[in-house]
Parts: sequence; C-alpha cells; structure tokens
Amino acid sequence: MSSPHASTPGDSKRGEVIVDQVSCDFSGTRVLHETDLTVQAGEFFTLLGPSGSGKTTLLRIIAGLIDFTSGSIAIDGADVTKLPTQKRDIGFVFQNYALFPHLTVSQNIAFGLKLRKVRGPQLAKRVDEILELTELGALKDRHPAQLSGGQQQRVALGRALAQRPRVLLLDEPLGALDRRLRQDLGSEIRRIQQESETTAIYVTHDQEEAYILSDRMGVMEAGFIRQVGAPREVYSAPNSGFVANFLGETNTFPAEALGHAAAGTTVRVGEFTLTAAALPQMKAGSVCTLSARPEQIRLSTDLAGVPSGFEPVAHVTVTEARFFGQSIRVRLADARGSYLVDLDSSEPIPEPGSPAVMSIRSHSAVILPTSN
Ligand SMILES: Nc1ncnc2c1ncn2[C@@H]1O[C@H](COP(=O)(O)OP(=O)(O)OP(=O)(O)O)[C@@H](O)[C@H]1O
Repeated sequence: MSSPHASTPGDSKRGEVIVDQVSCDFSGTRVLHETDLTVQAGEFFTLLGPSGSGKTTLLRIIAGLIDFTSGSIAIDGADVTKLPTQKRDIGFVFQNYALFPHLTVSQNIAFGLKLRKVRGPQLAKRVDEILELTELGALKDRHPAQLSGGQQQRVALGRALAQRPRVLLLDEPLGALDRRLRQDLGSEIRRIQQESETTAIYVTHDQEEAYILSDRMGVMEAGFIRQVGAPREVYSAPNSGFVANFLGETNTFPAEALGHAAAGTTVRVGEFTLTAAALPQMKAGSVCTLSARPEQIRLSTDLAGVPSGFEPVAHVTVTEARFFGQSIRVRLADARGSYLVDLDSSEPIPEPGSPAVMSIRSHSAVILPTSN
C-alpha cells in the first residue's frame, strides 16, 4: 500500500533495522549485553522495560548518538555503525518536545527540510502534507507556547516525519502528558506511523502503551532483551517470571513437571495434577513454577463445582472481593501465598473468609523455570 505520506511511494520495504551482538559499557559497567534484534520494515516495535533496563541506550545506539563497545547496526542491509546520526536517515521524537519556540508550527515542520535545501513549492507541498497527516492545519501559524502538550508533541512528530525518515525513533514521547491525552495521542501516533509507512521503534516502561501501539515488542531487563513477540503472545506465553510479572498481574504456584502429552505438559501442584501449555524442554521430575493470569482462573465453592475445561489447582480462602464495574477482583490465600482472580462481573461476589477452589483452564497456564 502507498499513500501521499509514504516514505517513498511504492517502496514500503524501507526501514529494516538489524542490531547484531551489540554490547555497551559505561565507565566499565556493562549496560547492554550482546543484544540481537531485527525490526522489520514498516513495523511498530516497542522496547518495554523498567527504568534502567537499557531501552534508551539501545535506541540511542540505533540513532548513532552513543559510542558502544562492540557489535553492529544495519539499516536496510547497509552497515551504519560508523555513520554519523545525520546520515542515518532517522527521525526522533523525545519526551520533551524540543520545538523551536520562536518558530510557528509550519516553520518548525519546515526547519529540517530547509536545512536540506528543500525550497519553494516542494517545501510548501511537504509542509501541507505533514499538517494534514498530523491534523495540525488549523494551528499552523501558532507558536509552541500557544499549544497544548499533546499538540506540541504532534508538531514534534510531524517535524520528525517531514524528511521521510527510514526509521522513526520515539523515546517515551507521551511521558509528559496526562493519562487521557496519552491514550488519544498514542492512537494518533499509531495512525500516523501506519499512514506514513515508517518503521517505528518506541521506548516506554508502560505496558498498556506497548500493547496498544505495537506490532511486536521486546521486553528488556538489566541490559538484556528477555523476550520478543506480539503483545498478546508475550502476555499469554511469557518465558520467564520477570516477563510474566512485568506484563501484568500473575499467579504463581510451586510445581513439579511430570511428563508430556500431545496436549500439553502435566504438572503436579500440591495435591493436584493438571495440564499446562506444552513445554517439551522441561524434564520430568524438574521443579518449576506454574503461572496463570487472574482472568484464566475460576472459583468454585468445592471440587464438584469446577467448570468443565478447567482443572483444580488450590484450596484457598477468600480474603477480599471488590466490584470493579467490568470485573470482580478477588484476593485469595493459602499457606503458600496469596492470589488474584478476576471474575466476570455477572458472577456472585464471594464472601471474604469463605473457602474456595481455584481452577485453571486446561492447557492455558504457563510453566516457568523456577530460577526465574
Ligand atoms: N551516560 C551514561 N553514563 C553512565 N551510565 C549511564 C549513562 N547512560 C545510561 N547509563 C546507565 O545505563 C543503564 C541503562 O540506562 P537507560 O537510560 O538505557 O535505561 P532505560 O531503560 O531507558 O531507563 P529509563 O526508563 O529510566 O529511561 C542505567 O543503569 C543507567 O544508569
């Protein structure tokens, strides 16, 4: 598909980024470890992780703003490791908009184009295209001080896209905005990225933002990319305790792997035996952890009430139940620890102090190595 905003009409394959074995040390401390990553052309890829995990460092390395220790960066098959930032054909958007205060919206958008000697009707045409793409036409003669934070960020986005970069790098661009505006502008960024057919690499520590925006995401911890996949894939099949916990609430149970069947891997949790998602590399007899999201679990008053397709995992006591509109959030406990279950709001609200049986949909729980 091509659009008036496309990077190069008819060529939607621009912007593949390959990070190959990149390591980075700051003052003798390794902050990025032999990192490999391929971001496909036209993809919206998010680097998600807690503060200090190395997201910004990796983004700045792709941008050419940091001298790193080893490894290489390629864009569209060409090694750019030694190429200065301005020759990499990338656009940036940061948390602080960094607009020129004395220039209007149009002039801010035109700035980089003028530096590249774009002039006359060609310049006016491109600025108009960007004003249309970012829906800033009505504000084109205003100065940044006369704009809201969200509008300023759209100008920054437009300015970054004006030169048709191969790759757009965004570092927490919604960080300074309130929650409502974050959602609205997040959708706008996604629309603009798709219409302009630009590869986007986006840094955030907010998992909701990552889910909404990304085609795929990489979850980072302590200088490693721990898992890469589509948001739903990473949420429902985390490969470690860290990823499971970072991407939302989860319940964990100490377990022992018993064996493998076509349908999944059988595990023992206390007195119960149940089938989790297949993990063929887990040896029978290994100690492991079973992880299930709050919405994968049902509650019944006794074993006879476990719904079909579900398997019991624990006898527990309800400690708290709260109505949340769309769901009922129930906290439970047994001698091993506490749990969280989200029930459909049409179900009865359990009484604190009452006994319950937790059951998990067969084959849906994930087995994690216990070292995580
Ligand atoms: N210029 C620098 N000199 C020394 N250490 C640095 C430098 N820049 C970053 N670091 C360290 O490198 C690690 C990774 O930092 P980075 O900014 O990439 O993390 P991040 O995941 O983007 O975090 P945040 O979400 O807080 O921005 C941190 O431990 C940080 O303190």
